[in-house]
Amino acid sequence: MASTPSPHTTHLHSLISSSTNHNKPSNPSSFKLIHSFSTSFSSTISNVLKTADISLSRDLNGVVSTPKPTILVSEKLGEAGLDLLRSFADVDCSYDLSPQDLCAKISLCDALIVRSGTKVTREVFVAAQGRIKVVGRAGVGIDNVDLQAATEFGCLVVNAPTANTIAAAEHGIALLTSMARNVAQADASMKAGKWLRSKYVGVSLVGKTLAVMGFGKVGSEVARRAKGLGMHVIAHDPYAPADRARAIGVDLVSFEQAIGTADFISLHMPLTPATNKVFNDDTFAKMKKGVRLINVARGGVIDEDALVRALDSGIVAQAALDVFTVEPPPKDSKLVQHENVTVTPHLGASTKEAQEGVAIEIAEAVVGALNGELSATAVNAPMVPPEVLFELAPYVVLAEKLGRLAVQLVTGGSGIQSVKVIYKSARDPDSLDTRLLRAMVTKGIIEPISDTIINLVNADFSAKQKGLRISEERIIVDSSPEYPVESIQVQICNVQSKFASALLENGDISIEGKVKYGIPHLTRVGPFSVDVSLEGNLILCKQVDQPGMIGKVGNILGESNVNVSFMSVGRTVKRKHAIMAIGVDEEPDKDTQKKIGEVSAVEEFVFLKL
Ligand SMILES: NC(=O)C1=CN([C@@H]2O[C@H](COP(=O)(O)OP(=O)(O)OC[C@H]3O[C@@H](n4cnc5c(N)ncnc54)[C@H](O)[C@@H]3O)[C@@H](O)[C@H]2O)C=CC1
Ligand SMILES: O=C(O)C(=O)COP(=O)(O)O
Repeated sequence: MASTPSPHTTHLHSLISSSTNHNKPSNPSSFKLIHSFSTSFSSTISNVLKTADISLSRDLNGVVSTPKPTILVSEKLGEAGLDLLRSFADVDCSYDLSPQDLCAKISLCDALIVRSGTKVTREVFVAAQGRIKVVGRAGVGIDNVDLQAATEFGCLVVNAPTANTIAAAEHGIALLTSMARNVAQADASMKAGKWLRSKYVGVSLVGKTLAVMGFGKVGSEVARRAKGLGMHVIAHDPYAPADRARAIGVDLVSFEQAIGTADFISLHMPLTPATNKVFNDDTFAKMKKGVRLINVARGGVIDEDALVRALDSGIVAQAALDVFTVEPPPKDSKLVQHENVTVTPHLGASTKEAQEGVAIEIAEAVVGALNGELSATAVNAPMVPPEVLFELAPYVVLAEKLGRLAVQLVTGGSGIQSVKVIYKSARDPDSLDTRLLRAMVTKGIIEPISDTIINLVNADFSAKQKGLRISEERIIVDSSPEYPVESIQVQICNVQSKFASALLENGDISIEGKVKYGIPHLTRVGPFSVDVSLEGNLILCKQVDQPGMIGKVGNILGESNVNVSFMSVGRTVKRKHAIMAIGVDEEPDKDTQKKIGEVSAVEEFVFLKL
């Protein structure tokens, strides 16, 4: 019999640093039902991805190698980022691709890096035929990426949210000050040979009220700088913490109050369905006459036709715009041509420093994601901070294996509709993040019965699509909270099992596992306690509890050269029935399986692939 197996090597394990964490036994009698909830979460950031499916190739000497992934960069990216990408992948810099050309190329790429100019539509994901694993947005706004489609296709989307904040804020201030003093118009007129001193009398900023709409990273930096210019700054942001505003000396106010009292309004919110054309005829009508507007956020938050009307009527005295609904805007755009409008071609993030910064930030995120690592900047996957992930790493493997095992116990043709995952833990429910574990149970259940690749990005979506309800329960146990999870139990409800001993009294298939010394173990099958390392393959065998059974089955396997790696026997009542869980390295052939079935005291058995 082989000794204790080596650390697990599933792709998931390679995604997350391995840990030597192990559980201590606990007192099951002190379990208390704490919390029950069903699948649905929306917060996004971190990710566990399936590693890119990069097939192996051989060189002329027959040495097997993994080909480099291919990364398509469809817009100009800083050299430092490109260097980083090139050290890891084949990098195809193809700028100004038409939508058709992008679709034609994408199925050859493992990752795509874009800025704001590339529309990553559903068609792109369809054309990728499952190859693309990551879309990296070298900047903040991800409104040019179809996140829903990315999620459905299990493609991670990451952005570079911090490196261009200062650049965007500085550009906002540049637009604010140059607009107030007509710098662009005066410059153009001088270059046209004029000297118009009285035409370009400006307005002062000191003492004026600036409303910052969207008090996030850029908005708060704009506010800080405007305070330095002596402006009175107010802000509107339904989600911003008041203490952050207070710390900068900014009052958070309602939308109406902000737009109704401001002399200058600077836009810094993302483009979402809720902010789309939020500045329109109605809202312009509520503004102070002669207000000045700055937009370095997204063109789509303004109804541009309404802005032209507001400029013509004098409600808006001036506007300074870096972003447009359609980029580039049509050459005859009334807005761009308006004499009271200052425009720049989406230059907010365009400083050398910001471009180098976002390039490095996105290159690191994309390379990390292709390596299967977590990304702190994922926008369509739940956030699991790296330290939590590190701690959960062995449980992630356990969760997937339990799912994979449980689904194989279901009789073919029984539709699985409801799965319950029960976590026993000494931790307070609020300090145990189970989203990753749930995703991995889902992966284990769905992947063997479908052609969908499941990862943290699409696990919930895929479960929903397949009509599978994954509910979770947490049970608090009286043991050390040092370890995040004591055990994970997977129950498949209302199905028939090909191994009746895995059924609980209520008819649900139930298996439970623990992590011991960093290795996932199966510890319970239906009502039977077992203890077998979840590696290789598994034979579950129910027999009459009598001497000699281990030897009989072991001999049959040995004769067929099937190596037993682990073995455990569990029973409910002495000398009645027992379950033998046998870990095997090889799959026993049909004849061997038949022989096991023919051992007189064996009542049922099943072979399971892990
Ligand atoms: N012009 C350019 O080159 C650049 C443009 N941007 C754009 O600037 C915007 C802000 O970027 P960051 O500050 O980095 O993002 P952020 O996420 O840090 O801040 C956005 C803020 O908007 C708030 N918000 C959301 N909905 C809102 C609503 N209905 N009303 C008011 N506030 C709302 C959020 O709570 C958040 O605090 C984004 O649209 C981004 O794409 C960012 C960098 C460069
Ligand atoms: O980061 C953002 O949201 C920006 O708008 C910057 O866009 P860009 O990368 O310069 O096309």
